[in-house]
Amino acid sequence: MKRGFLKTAKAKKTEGIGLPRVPPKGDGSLAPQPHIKLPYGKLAKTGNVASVIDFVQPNIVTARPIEGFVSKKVFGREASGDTVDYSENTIVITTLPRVDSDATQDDEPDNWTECILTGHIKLRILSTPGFPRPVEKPAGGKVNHRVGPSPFGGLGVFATRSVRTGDLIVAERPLLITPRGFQQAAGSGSKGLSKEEIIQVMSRVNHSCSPNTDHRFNMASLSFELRAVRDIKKGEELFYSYCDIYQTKSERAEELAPYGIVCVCPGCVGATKETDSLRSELAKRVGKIQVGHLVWLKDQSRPNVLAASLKLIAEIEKEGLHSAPLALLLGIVANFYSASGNTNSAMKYSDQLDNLCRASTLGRSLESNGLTVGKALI
Ligand SMILES: C[S@@+](CC[C@H](N)C(=O)[O-])C[C@H]1O[C@@H](n2cnc3c(N)ncnc32)[C@H](O)[C@@H]1O
Repeated sequence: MKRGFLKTAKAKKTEGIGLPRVPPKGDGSLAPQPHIKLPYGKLAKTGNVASVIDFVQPNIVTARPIEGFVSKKVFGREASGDTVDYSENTIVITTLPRVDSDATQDDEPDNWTECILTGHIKLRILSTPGFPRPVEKPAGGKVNHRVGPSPFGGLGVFATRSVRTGDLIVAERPLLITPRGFQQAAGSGSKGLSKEEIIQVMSRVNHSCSPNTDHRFNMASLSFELRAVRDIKKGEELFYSYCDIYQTKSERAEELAPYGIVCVCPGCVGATKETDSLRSELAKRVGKIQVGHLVWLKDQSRPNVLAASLKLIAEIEKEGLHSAPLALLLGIVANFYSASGNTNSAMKYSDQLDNLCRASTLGRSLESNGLTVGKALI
């Protein structure tokens, strides 16, 4: 893995920050990259350009003017010891988690991230409970993914084993992340990674409007985690969505145009008036079912919403929309069966809900507190 590219002549020449190109091998997979340590710089105050040194770690590089990333209005200042109380605008360039200055990837298999961040984000990271937690590994220490040529063009990421809903496929620390990258990562929904982070495997995941994975940023381990949102077979290409999938085909096309994507995923190729309305009207339909369910819970002589929920679940699964609306419906069905005394069916749907939630922020934050969504409902 290349390190120190910020200071290479090549990086200087590129617009913004980019990884040096490593040509793919004949089969399209990534060639092994030599390890280069990030050089350590001394504070250099260059005119009105941010230049900050961070003595929390000895191996902090100096901030240098980086076109497009560092505001020329920002002034850096020296900090010492465990300082984290930088002013809001101070840009710090640092390596997280702390690693020895001569560490190699053999010493630190979880790797580390060169961070360009503001003082308050650094404080937030350092005070995240458990930081720096080890990067989570897929079950059994197995490798669940490979990078290779994709029928969608360029490279893509593929499952090397069958994985179940909620399973971790890969987790990795970005090589580099910027302040905007941190902001996006912290609030990460289902949108794609941006140019604000450089990440080896996950930036090879192609887009689909019916994605089979989702990714989240785990601040405690400073890593992106890619999880299955449905069962995935060995050999299937992995996709997440770069756009809001609850829109019509033409609305999605508009959102994808800046990525240069004319989407040919099954959800776009097979789009009809019905699938367009399923996606764009889904929130309304689920909301109506939720209200009906609450009414039934209060007065069970009223019509129940089981049939409508199961029908909508089938439509959603057929269209490949494995996300929040599906989770809500699974919860409603589990809750209905539980209130009706049908424990087996309640357990079946609450298990499905828990697995889906393992791939989502809500589920994972509950999980870290020893809770699961589905079981809480029944
Ligand atoms: C994050 S990269 C994904 C990996 C990329 N295929 C590669 O070879 O590095 C995003 C780029 O991949 C291509 N891409 C991703 N999903 C696509 C899709 N569904 N259809 C066509 N091109 C796609 C687009 O060129 C897009 O800008």
